[in-house]
Amino acid sequence: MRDPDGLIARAGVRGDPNRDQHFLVDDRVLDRLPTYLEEIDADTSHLLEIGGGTGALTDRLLAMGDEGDHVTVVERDRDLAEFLREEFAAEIDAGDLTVIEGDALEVDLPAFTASLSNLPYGVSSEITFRLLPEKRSLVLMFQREFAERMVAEPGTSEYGRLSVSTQHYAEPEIVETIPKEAFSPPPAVESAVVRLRPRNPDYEVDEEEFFLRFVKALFTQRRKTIRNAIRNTAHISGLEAPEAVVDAADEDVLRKRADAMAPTEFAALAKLAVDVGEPCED
Ligand SMILES: C[S@@+](CC[C@H](N)C(=O)[O-])C[C@H]1O[C@@H](n2cnc3c(N)ncnc32)[C@H](O)[C@@H]1O
Repeated sequence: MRDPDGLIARAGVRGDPNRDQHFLVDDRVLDRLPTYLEEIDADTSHLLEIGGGTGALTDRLLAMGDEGDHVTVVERDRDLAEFLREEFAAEIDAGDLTVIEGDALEVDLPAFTASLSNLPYGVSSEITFRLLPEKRSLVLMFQREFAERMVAEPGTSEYGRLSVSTQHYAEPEIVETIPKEAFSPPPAVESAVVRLRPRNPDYEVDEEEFFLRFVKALFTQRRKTIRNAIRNTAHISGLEAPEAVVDAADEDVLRKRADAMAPTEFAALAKLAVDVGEPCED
């Protein structure tokens, strides 16, 4: 395996925290990351890495592959993308690796089967919600506090819109927390690795876009009852007839607060809102 410090030296760069550049330099962490996909027998025939940096993780991903498998890495920084193309020239020539230079929020993503990435934290939420609808196994690194909100259960202070929308697409679990010293330069806060296994929710949501917008709206008033939150947030949820939803919903639900509502309860309420609340198109 390539030595992470050697890669940084060859690239001749220092990670720039203002550009979300914190390179993994702890070999033990780098060695463990692929095992989180292997443990669940994920399909690793086309691995996607967002934010390749100097390639320490890219190298591990290439080592996971069998004959014919492929790795695609997306890197926004022009110098780092150039370095990756030079460092991994043999793998690119052999057809095992593609380097896409560009912003992971904008480039066309390939038909990947799983992703393992140490995400740029400034855009980790946007990238995650680009990947989740693809319903693939994901092992992603986040700021620890963000990871804890993703996996939070109803009734806890961390539970919120992020928990419901994440758990709508996947079963998330924190598989490891990582100290700052594992990175160069060290980030300001601790990190956590989250494994996300795609799931079909045990509830039905006919209109996914409305569901996510409705959840977002209700959590803007997390200290209010659902009754008042439905009434006060029609400008966000887009409900033309919020009062009809209040009239049709169960009193038990209306008395709750958003942070006590399980995803299933949100889904049932969203379905009712679609049926009677006249949600507008966008
Ligand atoms: C936290 S570093 C991880 C680097 C490397 N994978 C590692 O673990 O050492 C994140 C990388 O994402 C890149 N990056 C930042 N914003 C990006 C974006 N919007 N799209 C693609 N890459 C981005 C940074 O240049 C940096 O190399």
